[in-house]
Amino acid sequence: MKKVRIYELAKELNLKSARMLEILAKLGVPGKGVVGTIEEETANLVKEIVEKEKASSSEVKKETPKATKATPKVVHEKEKEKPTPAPVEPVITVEKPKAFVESVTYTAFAKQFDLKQHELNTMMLKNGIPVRECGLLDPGDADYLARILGENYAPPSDKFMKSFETRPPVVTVMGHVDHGKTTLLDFIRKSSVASREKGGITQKIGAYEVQIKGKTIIFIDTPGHEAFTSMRLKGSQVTDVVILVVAAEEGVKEQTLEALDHAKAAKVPIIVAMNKIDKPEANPERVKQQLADRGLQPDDWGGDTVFLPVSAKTGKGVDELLDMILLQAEMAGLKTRSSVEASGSVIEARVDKNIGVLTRLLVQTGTLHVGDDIRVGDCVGKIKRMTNEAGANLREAKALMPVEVMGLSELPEAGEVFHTLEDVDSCRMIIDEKRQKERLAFLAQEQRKPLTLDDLFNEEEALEKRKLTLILKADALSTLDAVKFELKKVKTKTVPLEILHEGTGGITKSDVLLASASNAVIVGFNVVPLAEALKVAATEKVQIHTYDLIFELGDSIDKMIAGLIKPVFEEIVQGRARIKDVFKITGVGAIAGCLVEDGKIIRGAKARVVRNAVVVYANSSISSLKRFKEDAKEVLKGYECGMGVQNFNDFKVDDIIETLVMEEKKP
Ligand SMILES: Nc1nc2c(ncn2[C@@H]2O[C@H](COP(=O)(O)OP(=O)(O)OP(=O)(O)O)[C@@H](O)[C@H]2O)c(=O)[nH]1
Repeated sequence: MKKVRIYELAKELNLKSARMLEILAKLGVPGKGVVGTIEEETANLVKEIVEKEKASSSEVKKETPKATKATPKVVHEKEKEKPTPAPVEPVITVEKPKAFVESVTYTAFAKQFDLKQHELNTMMLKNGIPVRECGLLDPGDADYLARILGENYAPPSDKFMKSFETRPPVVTVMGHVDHGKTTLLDFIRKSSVASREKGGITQKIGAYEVQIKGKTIIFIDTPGHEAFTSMRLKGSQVTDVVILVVAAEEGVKEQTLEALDHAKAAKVPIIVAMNKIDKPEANPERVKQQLADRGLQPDDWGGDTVFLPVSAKTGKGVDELLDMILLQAEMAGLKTRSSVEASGSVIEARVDKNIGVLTRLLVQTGTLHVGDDIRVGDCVGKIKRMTNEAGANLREAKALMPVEVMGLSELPEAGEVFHTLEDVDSCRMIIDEKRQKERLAFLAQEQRKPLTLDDLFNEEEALEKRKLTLILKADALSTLDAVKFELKKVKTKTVPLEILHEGTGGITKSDVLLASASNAVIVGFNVVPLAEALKVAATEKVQIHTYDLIFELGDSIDKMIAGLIKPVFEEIVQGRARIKDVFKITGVGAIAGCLVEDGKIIRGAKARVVRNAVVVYANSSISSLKRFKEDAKEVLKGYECGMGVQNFNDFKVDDIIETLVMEEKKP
């Protein structure tokens, strides 16, 4: 059946995107973005509804007061019980909207609507609601946010709505290495009227404005999905649209899929730019197929995602790409307010030897002035100087301007939220108190506990509300398939399983960041975490479970979900040694000359061999251990040793030998 693009239909019917989506939701087609398509039949239904609405509104205007009889009768909840005669006129049941009667704290609001703090920050800042010093939402702002969440709360007044203005979209470009992100950003920047007028960009400030056909787009110049998710994790995610660049001649690669999963996890709409279309071997249809296989359906195939062929080199298709970004922004009805308190997000920060800390901010609500006191995380400062992307001094910056400010004494992190301060002294006191509390909490070992497998299986409430979100990593695609097959067999009536991301290779920092931002558990199969990933996992308290045997994985998740067993023991890496040299000894086999990089190696310990974060030999043990020529019982970090691994001779320089112990888990 013929498909109709939603935005084209909205344009044809002169409908606002929100209204269009409302009608679709009522027709039982919820969750569609405006760039998606619908069946022709549904489109005809929408047309009928809109025509009827138009007709009835013009009739109402014409009608005399007597004629109001024909207006649908509104029955409030309380009256519903009363027996009513058969209706002769349409009856609509309307539940009275709820309303906040007084201000509500961010924490209480987040709890009420089951949001995490970073989700609330993102939502507020993207919708023109300032993050404020007092940590309170005005009743009107709270009603407004609740309505955005789809709840039946009081509609905003005309006066409230008049304080909003249209804001530009914020775009992040992501994709596999060398697929053309930088070239695309450079092309767009060069073709921008704003840049030409300013005589070129003199500095990169992490985000920049581009003027296209009299409209503005903000591009975030810190591509990379790690940076993207890290922002989200720290406090707020500013991106409205992700451009996923895929080189059309090479097709989808590992980092394309990573970027895709990071964007999906953040629930940010994606436009696919199929780049390098000027190359004769470019095959855009294959890109569509590859991404469709991962759940990103092209709109011309009936899906929700726009795929555009472009060449960042020749500029072909770039105009269409920019048009599509603007169209999406228009349909999403992006808004902010410059009349409220200034707040926004840190894009990045650096230290200049002579000037001190330079912080790149995106003002998302209100107007920021030189001289304003601001708080970013636990850092307070006065804005001494503010510049735009061309290095020009500014006195003030309205939402949504990217600026660089001078005046903070500590280096904030990307994604941290900033807001202006009325009372610097009491804010400093609050921060001191908070730090003191944190210190005490740390001493009492009562730090925030992340969601662990145990939490999931032990807490009844968690069982009811949560799903088990997994990131799967394996040594090969075939293993990954086997793991997924095993997981499918797991009956998950109480805790549904969701695979947020899957891939081959070792567990990386990017996997850990994604897991942390999405409360996911990482499951590695025949792979181990890279050292950097382990560090982040420790600070972010992300659970990583590695398995060697497929049945172990299925079995443990299965039983844990069923609540039959609780894991009592877990495998802990006790020592890690890097192979520096390999010696072949006749009659003995291969001996690995190693440096112990972490922990200690004990003779007889359970061991595995890891190459580029992939387990190449598992379930073995340390068969011999020597310091110089002497047998040793154990060798500590920083010392060299020679060792043998039971039934394994194929050592390579730079392999890692890990020894493992089973440790009892504390309840
Ligand atoms: N023929 C052709 N070459 C392109 C196109 N876009 C980028 N390239 C080339 O592809 C190579 C990689 O482009 P980059 O823009 O550096 O890719 P990137 O994705 O930013 O790479 P990283 O920053 O390393 O992740 C460069 O040699 C570009 O000149 C294109 O549309 N057509």
